[in-house]
Amino acid sequence: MGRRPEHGGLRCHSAVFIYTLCYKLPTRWSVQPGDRENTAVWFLYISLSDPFSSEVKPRILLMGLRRSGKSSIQKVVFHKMSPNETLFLESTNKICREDVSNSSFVSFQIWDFPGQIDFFDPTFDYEMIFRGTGALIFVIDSQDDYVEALSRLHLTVTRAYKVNPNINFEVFIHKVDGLSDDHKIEKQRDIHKRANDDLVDAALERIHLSFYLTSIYDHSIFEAFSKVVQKLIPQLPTLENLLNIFISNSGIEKAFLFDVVSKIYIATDSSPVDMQTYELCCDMIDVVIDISCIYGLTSEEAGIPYDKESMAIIHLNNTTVMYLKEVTKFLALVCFLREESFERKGLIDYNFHCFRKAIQEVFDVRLKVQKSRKLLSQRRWSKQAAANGTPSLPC
Ligand SMILES: Nc1nc2c(ncn2[C@@H]2O[C@H](COP(=O)(O)OP(=O)(O)OP(=O)(O)O)[C@@H](O)[C@H]2O)c(=O)[nH]1
Repeated sequence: MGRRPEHGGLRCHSAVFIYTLCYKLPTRWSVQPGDRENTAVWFLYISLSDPFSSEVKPRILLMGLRRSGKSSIQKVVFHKMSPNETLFLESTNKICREDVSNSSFVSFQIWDFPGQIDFFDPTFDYEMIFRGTGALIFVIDSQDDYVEALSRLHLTVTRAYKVNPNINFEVFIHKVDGLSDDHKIEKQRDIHKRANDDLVDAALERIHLSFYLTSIYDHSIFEAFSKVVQKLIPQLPTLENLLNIFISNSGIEKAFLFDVVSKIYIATDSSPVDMQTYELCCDMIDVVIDISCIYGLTSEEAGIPYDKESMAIIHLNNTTVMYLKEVTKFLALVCFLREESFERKGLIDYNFHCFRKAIQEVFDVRLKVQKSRKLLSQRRWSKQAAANGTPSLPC
């Protein structure tokens, strides 16, 4: 089994892989007339232009100056591109939209913007874009001079806030892999101060900016994205609560609920997250997915060798056990616990069973809400159609 030096000589002396997984990478789409021959794109186009579409997917915008690393972030997090391959990415020259719907909880659109957006260009309808936005990620290249980036950040944030004050503003101080730890902190402090000073000068101090130090060359980008996505999950407090109850009754030290495709953790218990623990979870998911892809699925049509008992166990050499269990098709629970606690595996499994059931109930409530919204919009549509004398759309 591969050993990563940064984990201090981690030794996995026993691993069980009965885990099988079927996962889909997000479908890239961009609503261009020429693209409609592409079935996947066409399908998404239809589903998003569906007037009865009950689900309003939160929109995450990736903005920033040219070459700041926006497309690389999207490719590494959602397309499993290796960081080195991003060196060959071409500059983005139109807005690229992508639908990420791995599970009922992780469901949003990512809009990757070309470097220089001209807010004064009449063809750029920024009001429409910001109105449906949940989070705006502004990427600043920390290895470059960031004076221009800061003024762009200010312009973008103030414009967006005027249109939609509910947007979460997230600033990624990116490419920090080239900086020493001291330098990173210094940069973050400086950028934080200047950005907030600009807002105070404009009497807009009520705008809250969150800052993250990120790099595609380590797990920091996944962690930052996890936090951005978590803010868009309305069920987050419920999920955290369920995790707290689960770990306190099972002798578990830490538990994460992961979206296995993107390695974004959508919830964790309320104890603090330590970066190394998070990295270990990501590595475990990678191993499980790799093994599953190679040995788990033979072909798409052959059905899914998918088992509710699917799981993975790794005993670390420091008397800690990592325990991964499938929660839903796209969600996995990864736990850390002491070997002594793992002796009560029966209890853990029973509690896990209750936890999974509770998660299912949260899903079901969400589905019910979506259904009733859909019904409501269907009725409204029919009423409008009747008033206009146009035939109503089929259900
Ligand atoms: N060192 C380092 N380089 C990075 C990182 N992220 C991206 N890059 C590099 O930055 C360069 C520009 O990346 P892109 O993703 O194309 O930047 P962009 O913001 O999408 O650029 P435009 O499409 O022109 O707006 C590439 O050569 C990437 O390899 C990072 O975390 N660290």
